[in-house]
Amino acid sequence: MPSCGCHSKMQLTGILVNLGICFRGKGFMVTPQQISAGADSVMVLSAAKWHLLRRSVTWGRILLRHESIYPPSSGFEEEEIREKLLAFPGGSVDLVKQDSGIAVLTVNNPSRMNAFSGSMMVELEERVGQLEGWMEGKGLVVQGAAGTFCSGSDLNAVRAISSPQDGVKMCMFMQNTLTRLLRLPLFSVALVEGRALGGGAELTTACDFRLMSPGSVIQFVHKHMGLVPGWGGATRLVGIVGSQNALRMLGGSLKVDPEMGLQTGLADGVLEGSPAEACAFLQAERWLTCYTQGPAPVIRAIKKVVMSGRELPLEASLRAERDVFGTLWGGPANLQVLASKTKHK
Ligand SMILES: CCCC(=O)SCCNC(=O)CCNC(=O)[C@H](O)C(C)(C)COP(=O)(O)OP(=O)(O)OC[C@H]1O[C@@H](n2cnc3c(N)ncnc32)[C@H](O)[C@@H]1OP(=O)(O)O
Repeated sequence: MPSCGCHSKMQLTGILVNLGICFRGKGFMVTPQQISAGADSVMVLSAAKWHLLRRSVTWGRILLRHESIYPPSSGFEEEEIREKLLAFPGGSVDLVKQDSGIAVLTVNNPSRMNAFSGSMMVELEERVGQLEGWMEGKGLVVQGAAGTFCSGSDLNAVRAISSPQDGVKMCMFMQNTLTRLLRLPLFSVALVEGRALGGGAELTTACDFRLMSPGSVIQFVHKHMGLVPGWGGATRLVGIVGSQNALRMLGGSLKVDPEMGLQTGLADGVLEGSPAEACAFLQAERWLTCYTQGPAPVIRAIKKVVMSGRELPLEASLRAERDVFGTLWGGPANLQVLASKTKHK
């Protein structure tokens, strides 16, 4: 999906498109490109759909408040930082959407151990936008190219963007992108082979799950760089492993191997033996399939209600859960099961 340069419009559109609704209204407009990105979900609104829309907008509004971490009114000029980042090219972030409903996002800059150049940060944001408009999606594997995950920011770009103001803008850009990545209505897993360092470690926390291959390491090296995480990684890490473990991992710049990953809850699984890349990927994909089997609307709804529970205050989360529930009750998947004699043995 091309960037329209206005975060809040695009994100609201993303939410509505995710919910299967496209419309024009005061204050926001769906562009033809965005409509074509979600073309299969464009529909003429019947009375029932308007009812659904009203409920969905309530849910969307709640999430929207959280989704745009730094709205334009906060002084964050996304276009300005995008321009600056594009001045540091190299590598790519590649996306393959598979028919299975599982997409693969590859951080691809092997000559620099998959470090994020400026243009890769911009590409990551664009890929997340494409995933937001993918209605068939159920799962996502995030991996690094050539057998290692990601060594964080490209140090050449870091040196060049050394003013605190520009550093903070880059950090806001990445926080927005990684928050949107984590909020995708897909079950996501970081496949960690080799090293996930600095911003690479932060990227792993923007997935729902982390799978580590034997010999791999997740390390928040920020302290050694005279930094703290800035891409939202500290905030998410506390949620994943708790503040005690986060203090240890950040304060000691611990090399978290698969064993420690499992002990602390940072890793959700360890892959078996063979270091062959294809094999690790297949293992991760198989692991994810346990959660992505079933109709896309149901899988996506599960992620949405968990996301609401994680991010919203109790009453708002309960309302969000009700709204998402309403999109499934009496729907095709529900009716199909009710028509058969179901036993959960
Ligand atoms: C808020 C975000 C904070 C951040 O992410 S700050 C960045 C944190 N990351 C780092 O400091 C990683 C620094 N790199 C390393 O420690 C090591 O290169 C690493 C990843 C352990 C790999 O070590 P080795 O296996 O010995 O390989 P190597 O050092 O020869 O690296 C191969 C080539 O990759 C390059 N590289 C690795 N990490 C990079 C980075 N982050 N930015 C730019 N270039 C990077 C490295 O310079 C080397 O290039 P060359 O072959 O010398 O041209």
